[in-house]
Amino acid sequence: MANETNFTNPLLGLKLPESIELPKIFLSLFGIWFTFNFVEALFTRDVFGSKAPYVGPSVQWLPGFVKRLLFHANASRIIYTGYGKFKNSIFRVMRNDYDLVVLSTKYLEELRALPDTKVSSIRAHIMNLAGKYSTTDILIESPLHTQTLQTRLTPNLGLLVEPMQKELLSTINSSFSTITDTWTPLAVFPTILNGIARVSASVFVSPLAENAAWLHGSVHYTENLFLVVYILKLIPSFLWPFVSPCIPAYWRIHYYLRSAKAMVSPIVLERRKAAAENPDWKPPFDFLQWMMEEAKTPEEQNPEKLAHRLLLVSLASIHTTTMCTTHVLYDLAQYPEYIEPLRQEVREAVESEGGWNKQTINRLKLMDSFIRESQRFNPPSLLSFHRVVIEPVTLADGTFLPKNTQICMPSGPLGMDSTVLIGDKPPTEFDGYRYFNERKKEGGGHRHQFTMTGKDHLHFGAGRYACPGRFLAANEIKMLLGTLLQEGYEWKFKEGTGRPKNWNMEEKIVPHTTAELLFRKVKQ
Ligand code: HEM
Repeated sequence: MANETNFTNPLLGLKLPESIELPKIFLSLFGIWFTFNFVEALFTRDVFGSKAPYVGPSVQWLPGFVKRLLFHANASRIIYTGYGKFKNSIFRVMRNDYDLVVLSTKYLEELRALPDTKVSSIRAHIMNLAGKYSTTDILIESPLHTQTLQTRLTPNLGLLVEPMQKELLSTINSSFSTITDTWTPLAVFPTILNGIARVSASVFVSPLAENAAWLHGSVHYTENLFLVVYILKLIPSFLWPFVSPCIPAYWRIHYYLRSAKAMVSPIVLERRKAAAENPDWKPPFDFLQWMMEEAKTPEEQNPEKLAHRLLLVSLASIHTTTMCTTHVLYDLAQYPEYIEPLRQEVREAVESEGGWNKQTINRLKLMDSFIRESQRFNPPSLLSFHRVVIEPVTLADGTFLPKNTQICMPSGPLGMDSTVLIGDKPPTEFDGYRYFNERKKEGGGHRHQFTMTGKDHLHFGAGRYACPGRFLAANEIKMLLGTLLQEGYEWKFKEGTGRPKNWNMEEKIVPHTTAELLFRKVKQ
């Protein structure tokens, strides 16, 4: 029987039972530390995988889960440090859910050429979005929506400009209805989010463009989904089946999915009926119709699955485009000297084209340059081109990538590297004319456009699976900003404040979502 006499801890003045001796405490702590590392090694991904040098907190004995949590808070510093040391080779960081192997862009061409059976973009999306726990596992079934974006939506963007601009003007008129000629506060992110959600719905599923339930669901499905993914990434994946049903947002995702199916399925069935019964029926000009026409297998043609894909396209598009536009508005408030030249550019383009069309947008070269510069300073993520290695790969220089490794490229640091960045000004200097000036040079025509991907510009990924919606995003951002300028809006920070701070979540960068700026409308 344990000795029941007590002694007093001289440091804390606490009475501890004599039976708890220091060696036992150390043994217990070691036990906890060992168990965490062991469980983590069993259940977290690629702990044993790649031989790439690890970059992160250098304290060797720290348990992996602590290193992962520290990445959560210090991702930017860790990624920039890794880039500084290994920008021409390869390094590994320990994110909460998976280890990521960050590769130099010198491997880009080689990796782009590999077939999907070797490295997969879809697998990376599913891995990063917690797959079936966030309803994103449908991505594995087929690339229907991606192909439809590439082959039907993008070629038709020119014809969409006019209706999109009308929709934008009407949403701006209602969202900015409180703005007069005196400075009035307005929260930027939610206002832009509402506008982009409406214009996106008019392109994706025209009958629901002004349906409040659809608009609410298309925005809140995404927000709840990312909340679930965020929470799950904090815990080992073997706990996901048990923990996910305890998260209220998990049930909200399912609710929005069910309600999207209930709204979209009747539209699909009605359209099929109309097409079958009326030879003169004119198919609506929207993304849903194009997906219906491109769907080949019964699974792809299933109305509920089409609804699910519409939500996933909304997920890929609405917040990404809103974040980029919000950054642009914040940057214009920080560098107001660009407002008048941009307004001038918009006026000239609209005037010479007699309104908004594809050519009007093509003329907005300074705006294109400003948006790209804003994205360089505020990228959606510091890492891009995520791929999962399906079969072991040995690259030409002998670098070995084991099966199941998640690879990616340092898109953020590349934009701040003076040996990569073009232009006359140093990387740390914001220059809205940077790409505008480069495009004027010999051979610079299209190379430095916002939507052009390349070794120096990976914010839309690269290769076959580069963002298929980037051309739509660019048009939406330019039309929204252009319409604001055309209508005579001005904006600035509130007295005594500066650019609202970005939020860093692991490698992701999000603009401040609640900050208010002051707006006014000047007479034109
Ligand atoms: C500024 C806004 C946007 C940004 C920054 C952005 C960024 C990205 C990035 C980095 C990828 C991964 C590419 C890769 O791994 O190579 C991606 C994929 C994707 N994006 Fe975008 N995106 C934006 C807007 C949009 C829009 C408007 C749509 C839809 C109309 C869209 C649809 C998609 C889809 C479907 C994929 C997955 C492609 C696949 O792997 O099958 N995105 N996006």
